[in-house]
This record gives sequence, structure tokens and C-alpha cells, in this order.
Amino acid sequence: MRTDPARLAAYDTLRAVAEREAYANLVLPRLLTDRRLDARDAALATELAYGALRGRGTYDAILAACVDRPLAQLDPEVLDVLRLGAHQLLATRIPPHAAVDSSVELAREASHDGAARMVNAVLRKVARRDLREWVDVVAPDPQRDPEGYLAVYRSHPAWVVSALWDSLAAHRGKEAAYAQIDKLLEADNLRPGVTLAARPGLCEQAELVKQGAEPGRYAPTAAYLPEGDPARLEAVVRGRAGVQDEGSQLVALALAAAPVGERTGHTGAGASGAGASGEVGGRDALWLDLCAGPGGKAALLAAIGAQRGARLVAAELAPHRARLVKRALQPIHGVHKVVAADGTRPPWRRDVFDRVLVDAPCTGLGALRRRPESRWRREPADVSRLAALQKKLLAAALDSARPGGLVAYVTCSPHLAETRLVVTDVLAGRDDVEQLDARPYLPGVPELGDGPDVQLWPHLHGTDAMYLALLRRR
Ligand SMILES: C[S@@+](CC[C@H](N)C(=O)[O-])C[C@H]1O[C@@H](n2cnc3c(N)ncnc32)[C@H](O)[C@@H]1O
Repeated sequence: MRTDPARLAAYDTLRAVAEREAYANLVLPRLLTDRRLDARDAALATELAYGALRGRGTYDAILAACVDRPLAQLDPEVLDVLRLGAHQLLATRIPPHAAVDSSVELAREASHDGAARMVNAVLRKVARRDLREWVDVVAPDPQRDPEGYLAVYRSHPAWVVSALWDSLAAHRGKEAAYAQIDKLLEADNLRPGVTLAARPGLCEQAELVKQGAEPGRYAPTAAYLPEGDPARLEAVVRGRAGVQDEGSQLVALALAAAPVGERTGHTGAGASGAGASGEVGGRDALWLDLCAGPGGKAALLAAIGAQRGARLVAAELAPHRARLVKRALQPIHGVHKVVAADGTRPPWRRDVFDRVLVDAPCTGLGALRRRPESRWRREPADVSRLAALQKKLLAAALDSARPGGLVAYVTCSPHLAETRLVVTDVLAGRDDVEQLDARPYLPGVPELGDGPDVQLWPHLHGTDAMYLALLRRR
């Protein structure tokens, strides 16, 4: 192989994503380990693979202007070489001749000499302008078609730009949405750092800070790891801490912090659960995570519950993910149980749980920064399919909660059809539920809008765009 190992690893990642629907964040680290790339090559491979996947919308628009036939008619291998080349030319400091020559070499290895000549000609055209100049040439006029412009400039599918804009407008107001949409899309294109969650009773934020992490912005459990592999930390290896976005921590902490009501329907004053009996239907003794896999939030809740004498039942549909939950809960003291079950047809009795988390399967449009290829895989039809499931899960979660019990409805998507509209629809059909103002249970977190639900944003909070609605059975 004449292509250098970093570019080859990036190319093979793009191919695995295209051919096998692989996830880049799973494939690439394995490739880097198997091929023993050194730290420098590993960093370059990661930058190239993630950058080309994320920037596909922009790069394809530019490449389409440089290729004499529709991109769909190119060999998919050659198109991936071109995307990698475009990323190097337009978004890195790699010298243009190195970007072009290495891409030509890669095309020769991946395809044939004819393809290599074509890659050479196309990338030389790409190299004539910088990114902003190209966007001005190939994107729609921002005044006439701001969504279309942003879709090309910030490399998001147009329907995703539209959905994010709608959600920003609903939560922050029309003017703020207009002012902030570009920042939000830009934040989606920045790789997030590693955030750790110290599991209460097992690890403190301070311990992680001593190991070189920085304290989280808002959650007392959160710590940011500016560099290095989290797996080098003993607390992570032993499961006393986990890798978890701060937004995910905040919504789990909010569920644990809000007061449950008495069975009669009155709110228990600051019901901390201290002295809880531990019996089914007891005051604050039995918690449920309805969609628990792979177990990040379940581990946080189980750790908090263990401190208060509450036990957690963690349900998960997919058996292999239920096994991951079991593993995540193993280091946590206290009593908890993992069940492989369909949350829409729960195998437990109604009206028993004091606190219920439903962290519903969703499009993940709030976590685009973590999964570089996911924005291109999702389709508008996914939203309606998932919304139907989300409504069933929320209804089942409410039925599982006892009168006075709390339900947190959570998604890592800000799409209105998966968030507010799910809650509105489900609540419209029943008179035994009240919605709480969730904002007081995220203390110190700014810019939470008008409530009662909470939508976090990468560009405002530095978290994934987690959604939270807090509900209580009457
Ligand atoms: C957003 S993820 C949950 C993430 C998890 N709470 C965490 O923090 O690690 C949603 C999970 O719901 C599971 N799921 C999908 N349909 C389900 C159903 N009908 N019942 C229970 N779990 C389901 C999926 O397999 C997936 O693991």
C-alpha cells in the first residue's frame, strides 16, 4: 500500500459507513487499534474521516460543480476519495499538493488509473477557491432561501435545518431562532470533548478533577476531560464513573430532584425519599427506567437511588442492550433489576413506580456532533414512525407510575414532533397527569426558555440537545 496509513484508515471508515451502514465512531477506533496507528496518524485519520462524513453536504455541492456528470453516477469509492480530498483542501492546513497527490494515489489503489486522473482534475478545480468562496458560488442566496443556504454552508440535510429552526423558534422565540440557527448548526459540526459522570456514592466530581478533568458547567456529577483516553481513569474502568454527556446527566438529576406526590395526589414536601420503606408503591422507593440501554442514565439513577434506599428497575427491549445495562449497573450498590421487556407492553403491574424515566428512542437530531454520519441516514419518515412509538412509551410510563409518581419524558432530539407534540398529544387524552415546570430542577442552568419543559442546546449549553418534560400522575 502506498497510501499513508492515516488516509487509508479514513477512507476505509467512509467505505464501511457507506457499504455496511457502520457507525464511524465504532469502526474507526477499531481500525486505529488493529493497524497500530501512532497518535499523530490516529488524530489525522479521525479528523479526515469525521470531517469528510460531517461535511458531505457542503463537499458534495462543491464537487457537483466540478464534475461533468451527476455525483450519483460516480463509483462510490471514487466519490469517497473526492470527499476526503475536498475536506483536506477546504478545511485543513494540509498543503494542497499533498491533499491532491495523496487522493490521486488513493483513487489509483481504490479504483483504476482513469479514476486517478479524474480525481486529479476535479480536486485541482476544488483547490482554486476557499470554502467561503465555494459556498457563495454553489449555495442558494441566503436572503431568498436561508434554510437552503445553511443546509449547504453548515452541511445539514435541508429538512433537518428546518426542524431545528422550528424547535429553536418554539423554545426561544422567532427572533432568537433567526439569530441563533447558524450557531446551532456550527456547534453540530464541532467534535464534543469527553464528559464524565461521577456516580454518586461511588465517585465525586473532585476525584475526577484531581485526575486532570475540569468540573462540569452545571451538573455536580459532571467533569470534562480535555485530553486523553477516559479508559485510563481507574474510576471509569471500575464503573464508578461513566462517559456521559452533561445534558444526559442533567435530565436524570432533574428526575431525581423533583418532588413526588403523596398517593392521595398531594405533593410531598421536598420528598427526598429518606426513610423510604423500599416496598412496591412506597413513597419514593421504586424507580423505573423504561428504555435503559445502554445504561448511562440508569447507572446515574441507580447510584442516586441507592443513596436514598430506592431501587431501580431498568427495562430494555433489545436483549444485547439489556446486557450492557446489567454491566453498567454492576458496580452500583443497592438493589436493582434489569429486564429485557417491551416498554409499550410492560410485564409489571400499573400504578407502582414512584419515579419513571422514559428516555425514548428518537432520531438523535440533538446529538449530531457525536455521530458524524447520522444526519445523512435519518429521513423525515423516521420522525413520524418514532413519534408513534414515543407516544406509546410515554403512555405506558404514565400508567406505570403510581398516583403522585413522577415521569420524566426525555429525548436526545429537539424535533418538536418527538418532544413537545408527543407530550401534548398524550396529555390531551388523559386527565390524570399534570405537567411540572422542569426548570427549577436544573439549578444554575441558564437560558431555559419559558418552560414548563426544557430544551438544552449545544450552542447555548455545550450539551447535546436533550429535551425534558416532567409529568406527575394525579
Ligand atoms: C435513547 S436510548 C436510551 C439511552 C439510555 N437511557 C442511556 O442513557 O444509556 C433508547 C433505548 O430504548 C430502547 N427501546 C426501543 N424500543 C423500546 C421499547 N419498546 N421498550 C423498551 N425499550 C425500547 C432502544 O433499544 C434503546 O436502547
